[in-house]
Amino acid sequence: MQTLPSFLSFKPRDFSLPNSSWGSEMMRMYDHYNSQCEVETEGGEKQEGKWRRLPSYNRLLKYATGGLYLSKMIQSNARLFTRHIRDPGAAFEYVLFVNSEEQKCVCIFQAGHLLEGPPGHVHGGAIATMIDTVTGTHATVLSGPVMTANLNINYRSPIPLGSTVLLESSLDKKEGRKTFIRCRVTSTDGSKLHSETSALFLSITVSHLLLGV
Ligand SMILES: CCCCCCCC/C=C\CCCCCCCC(=O)SCCNC(=O)CCNC(=O)[C@H](O)C(C)(C)COP(=O)(O)OP(=O)(O)OC[C@H]1O[C@@H](n2cnc3c(N)ncnc32)[C@H](O)[C@@H]1OP(=O)(O)O
Repeated sequence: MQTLPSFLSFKPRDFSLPNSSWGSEMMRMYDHYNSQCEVETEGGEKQEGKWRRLPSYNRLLKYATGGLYLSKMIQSNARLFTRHIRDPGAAFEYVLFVNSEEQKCVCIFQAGHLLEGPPGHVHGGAIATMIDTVTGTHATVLSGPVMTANLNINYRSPIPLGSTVLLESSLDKKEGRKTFIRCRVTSTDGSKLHSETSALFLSITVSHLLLGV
């Protein structure tokens, strides 16, 4: 059997899988949701569970069939903002799970030391980045290609640097091209509210991305 040249057989790294920087809380939450992605029936057969883990690459194009090669051709040095730091654990460590039946999405987020804002705590812009990422990904799953039109964030309590938090996103409503999403950021046991967000996404065509129209 002929083997493919190495540039064709390259597999992109999936950043949503555990790495050595993930702390015990991050791992515990990951295992909690990951174990619900596949369940065993009474007859011992495996079947899809209610949650689905979303893979995460450092370029959005890699989601698309053949996108790996496109991503090498179009602005080849461009990288997804949240996935461009190579040092594991230094910035954004996160994984998203989607529950299509309940139209919900959860993200487990461990905030690294490069995300400092107020001393010892996470920068508000880094929190907004994660909220945009989670609600934007959720809106994409629900409605196809979208862009953020409005993010309205209320910051309720600071997030300690290095901690693991939960982002929970839910569909509020869909009206034509508009997808309205809500998102709460809490401690992993849900006892502490860090922020509440309402977001609006507008469906776009590919030409909007390529030509800005
Ligand atoms: C099956 C698994 C698949 C998994 C796939 C996962 C993929 C995920 C992968 C990797 C994760 C990455 C995730 C990152 C996500 C990040 C997303 C971003 O950050 S996007 C960048 C920031 N956003 C911009 O730069 C937009 C800039 N703005 C625009 O381009 C336009 O303004 C746009 C497209 C938002 C709207 O422009 P128009 O010309 O298309 O639409 P008009 O006519 O202005 O508005 C349409 C309707 O919407 C209302 N509208 C527009 N903007 C509004 C606003 N800000 N607030 C309220 N209403 C607004 C208007 O009033 C109008 O409403 P009436 O139809 O009259 O009812």
